[in-house]
Amino acid sequence: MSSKPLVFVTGNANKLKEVKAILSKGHPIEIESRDLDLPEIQGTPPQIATAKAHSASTHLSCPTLTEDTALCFTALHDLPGPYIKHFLQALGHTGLNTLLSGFEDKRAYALCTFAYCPGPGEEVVLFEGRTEGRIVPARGGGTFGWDPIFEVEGTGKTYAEMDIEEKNALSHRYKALAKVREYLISLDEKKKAES
Ligand SMILES: O=P(O)(O)OP(=O)(O)OP(=O)(O)OC[C@H]1O[C@@H](n2cnc3c(O)ncnc32)[C@H](O)[C@@H]1O
Ligand SMILES: [Mg+2]
Repeated sequence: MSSKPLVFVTGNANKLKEVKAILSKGHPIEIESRDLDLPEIQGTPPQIATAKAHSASTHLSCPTLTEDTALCFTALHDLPGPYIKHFLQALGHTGLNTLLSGFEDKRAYALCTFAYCPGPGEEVVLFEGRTEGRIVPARGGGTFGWDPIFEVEGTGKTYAEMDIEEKNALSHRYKALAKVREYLISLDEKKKAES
């Protein structure tokens, strides 16, 4: 691992909780966290994630990990996508369902993009995880974002109806973090071999 600690930068406490829980299992990965409200550009999920990671590393002058989550509706050609936060704030769970009321196709997927930036101005590496599902009227008692309206394919349950272990074993975030973990382990091994 780099001599400077890796800092996960997010303003979202629920994301941080899930990331910590997922990384606590298996090969230990040490990260610190910082609650910073970073600017988010408009663009595709990879463009948004890359810009956010650069901004985080420039702010903190250290290796950073940032994460962007998109919720993509098939009938709407993947919108709201990376703008889901604003759609959720403006429309709520009911309004997000209403967006699809004119369509039979309720399919959606959750996309997580982690971005690793080794330091200010350095090249960013992206890791994606995707979980398929569909948009349903809210079910389950969760308090995290759109969890109650996203029913995961093949489970019959929304994220909000799952306990945290169950969500963290199949979520978009879990799948992306598995790739992050693999990358950080290989980086660590490379550094050890070089020293
Ligand atoms: O500081 P950052 O990490 O950007 O935190 P954020 O809350 O702004 O997060 P995003 O920009 O990635 O926006 C994603 C939106 O989707 C929500 N969200 C992210 N992951 C989720 C999950 O696993 N389940 C439900 N809602 C989620 C989150 O609360 C936001 O409203
Ligand atoms: Mg954000």
